[in-house]
Amino acid sequence: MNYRIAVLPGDGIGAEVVPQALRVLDAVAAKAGITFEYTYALIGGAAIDATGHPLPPETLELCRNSDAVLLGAIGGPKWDTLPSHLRPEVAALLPLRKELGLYANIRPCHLFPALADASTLKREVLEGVDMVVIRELTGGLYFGEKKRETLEDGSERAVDTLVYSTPEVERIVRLACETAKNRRGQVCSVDKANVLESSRLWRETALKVAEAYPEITMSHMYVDNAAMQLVRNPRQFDVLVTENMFGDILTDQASMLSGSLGMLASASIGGEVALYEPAHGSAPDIAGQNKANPLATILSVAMMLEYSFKRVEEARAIEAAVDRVLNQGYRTGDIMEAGKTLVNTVEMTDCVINALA
Ligand SMILES: NC(=O)c1ccc[n+]([C@@H]2O[C@H](COP(=O)([O-])OP(=O)(O)OC[C@H]3O[C@@H](n4cnc5c(N)ncnc54)[C@H](O)[C@@H]3O)[C@@H](O)[C@H]2O)c1
Ligand SMILES: CC(C)[C@H](C(=O)O)[C@@H](O)C(=O)O
Ligand SMILES: [Mg+2]
Repeated sequence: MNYRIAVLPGDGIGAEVVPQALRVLDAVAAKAGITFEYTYALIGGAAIDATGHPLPPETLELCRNSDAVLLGAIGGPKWDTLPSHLRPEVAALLPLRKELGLYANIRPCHLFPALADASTLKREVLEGVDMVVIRELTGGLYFGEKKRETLEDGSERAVDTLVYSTPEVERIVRLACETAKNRRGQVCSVDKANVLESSRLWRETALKVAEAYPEITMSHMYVDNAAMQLVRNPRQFDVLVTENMFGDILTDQASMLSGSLGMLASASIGGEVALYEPAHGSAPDIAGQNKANPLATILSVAMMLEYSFKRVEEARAIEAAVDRVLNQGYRTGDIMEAGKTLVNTVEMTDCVINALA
């Protein structure tokens, strides 16, 4: 079997971690008798520099014609002052997700036991954390009408609009319920229904969707409380479903439950072709230094094997290899602790490939 993968390294550490994840895929392919065909394309700041556009039409076309897409990260200070319609985040990543119909972003937040002391949070709080955040990805504040205007007194006014429709909420909450069926059967829907009209619609819709899932226990939580509960008692969460921006913020926070943002993988699904990307960004503060943790991207290709190619055994093998390497004490800087062995991006990947063998 041959799978065609569109490879979009992007900017900063994106361009460092993506080639490492491909090395892991190649190691899996050799064992499983499958081949991967990689076609590289430009996106983000790298695409602006080369072509003047952050999402060149040929990149989108390639993604549409591939079996899966692997993205590193985009953006960085060099492109931050561009007008919105040219900025990598707004003009490349959001349209890519929208055009591919990727309405659901799945971010599994799992603590590898070896990392129970790697973050600033206490082991007693972290042990056993195993949740999935399902973030709505093509609606909400990111995609509502935006405007900027100058007022009579010369001051400026900016508007972002938070819009959700019933079908958009239904499909994401349904996905959360389906996901929970194969887990502990609990869905926590996070909103701000005490204030926002869009959240009232979200909650009403979630309640209706839940009626079709008698085996699922659905709870509802305000987002401010959820942010606190994630740190106070994260084990209470099984599947957490929420709107786009709440999900963006809560997943960076939740990543610390697994030790680091550099551990958080993701799959964006819903269309014909799915997109796999670490949850982190281009990390300009460590870019170009071979320091980035490649595990979020390596775990993202494991998700690709499972979701896009139904290669569950190979996906589990990558996760087991990561577990083994962490148990052996290898750490990139972001998860480093006293007494462990500090490795760089490439060395961490070498360790994973060795552990697969
Ligand atoms: N999906 C994406 O492409 C994506 C996601 C988030 C941010 N961004 C963009 O990335 C740029 C930088 O944003 P930011 O600094 O707010 O967020 P960031 O995620 O790039 O970095 C936040 C912090 O986490 C650290 N970090 C992130 N990934 C790491 C890894 N794999 N290993 C070790 N440490 C890691 C960074 O060094 C930094 O200190 C911005 O332009 C932002 O818009 C892109
Ligand atoms: C870069 C930005 C547009 C993006 C988002 O908010 O979706 C990022 O933070 C993420 O989490 O993938
Ligand atoms: Mg984010």
